Amino acid sequence: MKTANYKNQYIKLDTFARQGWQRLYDDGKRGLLSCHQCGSPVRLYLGITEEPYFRHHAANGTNCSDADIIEADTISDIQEEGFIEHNGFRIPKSRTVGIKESPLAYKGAQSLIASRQFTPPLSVTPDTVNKYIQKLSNSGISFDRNQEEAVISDSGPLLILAGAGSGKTRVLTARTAYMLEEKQVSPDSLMLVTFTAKAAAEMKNRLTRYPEMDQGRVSRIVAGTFHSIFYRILTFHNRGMWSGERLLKKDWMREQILKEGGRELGFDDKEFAYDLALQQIGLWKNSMILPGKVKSETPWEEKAALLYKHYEDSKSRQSLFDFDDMLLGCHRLFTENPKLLEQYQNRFGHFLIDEFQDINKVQYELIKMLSAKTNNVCAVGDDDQSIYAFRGSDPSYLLQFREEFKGTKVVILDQNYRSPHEIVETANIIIKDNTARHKKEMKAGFQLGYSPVVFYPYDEEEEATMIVTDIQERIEKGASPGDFAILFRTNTGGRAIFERLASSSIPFRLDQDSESFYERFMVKGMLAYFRLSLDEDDTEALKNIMPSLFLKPSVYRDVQAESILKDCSILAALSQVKTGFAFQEQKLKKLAAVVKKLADMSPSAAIECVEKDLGFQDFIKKRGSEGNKMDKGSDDIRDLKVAARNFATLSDFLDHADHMKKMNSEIKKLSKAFQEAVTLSTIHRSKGLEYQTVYVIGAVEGSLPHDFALDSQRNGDPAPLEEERRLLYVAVTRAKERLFLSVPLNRRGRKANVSRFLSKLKKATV
Ligand SMILES: Nc1ncnc2c1ncn2[C@@H]1O[C@H](COP(=O)(O)OP(=O)(O)OP(=O)(O)O)[C@@H](O)[C@H]1O
Repeated sequence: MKTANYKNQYIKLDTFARQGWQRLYDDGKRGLLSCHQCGSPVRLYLGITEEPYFRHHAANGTNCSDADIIEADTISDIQEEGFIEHNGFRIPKSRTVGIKESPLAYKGAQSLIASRQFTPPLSVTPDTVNKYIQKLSNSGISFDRNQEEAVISDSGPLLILAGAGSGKTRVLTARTAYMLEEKQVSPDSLMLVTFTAKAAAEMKNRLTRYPEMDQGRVSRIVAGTFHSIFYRILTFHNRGMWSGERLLKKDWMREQILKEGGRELGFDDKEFAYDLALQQIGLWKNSMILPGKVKSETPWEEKAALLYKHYEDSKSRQSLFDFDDMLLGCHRLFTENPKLLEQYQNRFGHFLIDEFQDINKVQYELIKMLSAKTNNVCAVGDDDQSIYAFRGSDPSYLLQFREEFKGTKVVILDQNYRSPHEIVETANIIIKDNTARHKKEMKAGFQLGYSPVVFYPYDEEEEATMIVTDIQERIEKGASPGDFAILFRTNTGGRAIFERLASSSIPFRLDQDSESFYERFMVKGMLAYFRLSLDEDDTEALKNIMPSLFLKPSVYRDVQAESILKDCSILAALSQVKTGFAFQEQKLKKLAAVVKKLADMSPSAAIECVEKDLGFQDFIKKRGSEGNKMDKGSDDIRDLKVAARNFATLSDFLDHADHMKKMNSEIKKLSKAFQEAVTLSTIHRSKGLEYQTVYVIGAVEGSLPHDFALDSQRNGDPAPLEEERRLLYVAVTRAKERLFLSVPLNRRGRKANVSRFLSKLKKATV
């Protein structure tokens, strides 16, 4: 049905302005749409698999001849008895709630004593090898020819170039088992390095299920992340200096030191992107660029470099350390103590390293040092999945492995066991255009007949609605929430989808470090004007508008004092406060009247007004892109405008913003407990994981590839653009069955262009 009554008017969907569809959808949920035939309520369907149309709700029991019925609008409608309420959320009853957190591993320091001497592996006959492979096969662990070669290859440098879904984990685990079982390698001499602690635990767990493998032997393998392994070495040699109490565990602890430095150096607390400075410092440290050796390329980097120096000095004064220091500290320990290094070289005879494409300089140097005597390094990686350059990861270590480790044997795993042909082909086409890579083409082992779908929502809001509708439909047909992942380029890219999911009853989980969009600096600053217009005594709002008025922090106290002395509101006092600058005082005098006017405007009009009449545009121009190349403040205001369109009054919009802030922290708390939930994640965080159905949102220029990569390319550096392509490749290869790529026609209120990465895909669109 393509027609309906809307606010007492007859409307046709085909002629109704497209940008208003999301509004129709929301108003339908509020009961403002009705059937033009029978008068009962209808709603707008906005999904992926069918064209939009108006449909009746089953609860209305309509006999209307024009009826398309919504059988169940939410999963809770059909599975009511299967859920329990928890803090306002529905969690499926059968799921257990509980998490095991793995503490930083320094307990077992003794197990890393350097002095143990490793014994060379036994040589084995082809017959023994065949028997072993057969034994594994009998236990249900089978291999293709290349995988088998990777498992049984002799000692010496081995490079396993493994495509996505090609069974890296299976091969690494089996190779470890083979070395222990058949080659009689001592578990103490094996170092198995994984990207996450979870991956190491999973591999050890799988090992225990191998024939004749006992728990005791498996637990003696030195397995973990680079950080956990090298930290154990450090604590063994100097427990006092590296005691856990001295570790700056949390970002906020490190940021606090940076902010102290910032204050000493005269940076503004609110405006400098300390989180990014922290990231930048990490990159320098992982690349072994010490303070004083930084070559800054931008004024922002200059500031970050000053902070870096201050940060390092402050840490050593207080005898504190951070995670990056664990690796640098170990490197220093070995460099300064060649004898100790030699003991460790004698101790570790074999290195197995997963995700080698994301290794950074200090990690690489450590492995080179430790393996110098034997060269027994087995590196497993996929250069097409290297996505951590911003942290100092460098795929060239993988690409140059053969030159660095003489006599390297290379095995290529190109059979994808995870995804059907349709998805594997899509991934191949996408990644082919990268130039800095080992040429390889993945092959799929099966076909499902579902082509990846490219769909074209009007904007971010409609994109979110269509995806959530699609998930609801699939859950109604028997899928489980855990089957789905919605992936986006940067944290702010998930705003609309978060909001739509938060107002549905679908359980979903969120990255722990994703802050609420409404907590972002520029957004908070803009909303503070709205708050002040509704409550002229809102001191928190006063604090938050001060940066955009370029007022010094001390003015805050002056305004409060003025308000008490003159017995007037904070807003009135702000208008009269003396700042010592005639131009600024003039501006403030006009401010109160404009702020008062905002209260009667729609949120969209109010944003325009603050931008134009209160100088917020100047603020955005000056500070909107400061320091933050991924999520710019200026873009945040564009996103805010898109969100604002859904609300008629400031108070509704502010209520929504406050509600979303609460939901963000609530969902993060619950995320750990949910066993079965839709995953909402950045692409980075999805690495190594797999889902039945994957939605990649914002496949448009500026988002994926990100603007900063496009800028770099214009300035002659194509490397970031290649990393963006790898990001899409990682996202696409997470899908086990179905893949949806969303290309919104508009993004941030402007016309958007389809991502260049999709240009060679055959069109399968809706
Ligand atoms: N020889 C095989 N036969 C059948 N299934 C296999 C085989 N090898 C691997 N698999 C299965 O393929 C899937 C992908 O394997 P795995 O997760 O180890 O891939 P990966 O290379 O680590 O992927 P990615 O790098 O994309 O995260 C798993 O479900 C695994 O059990």
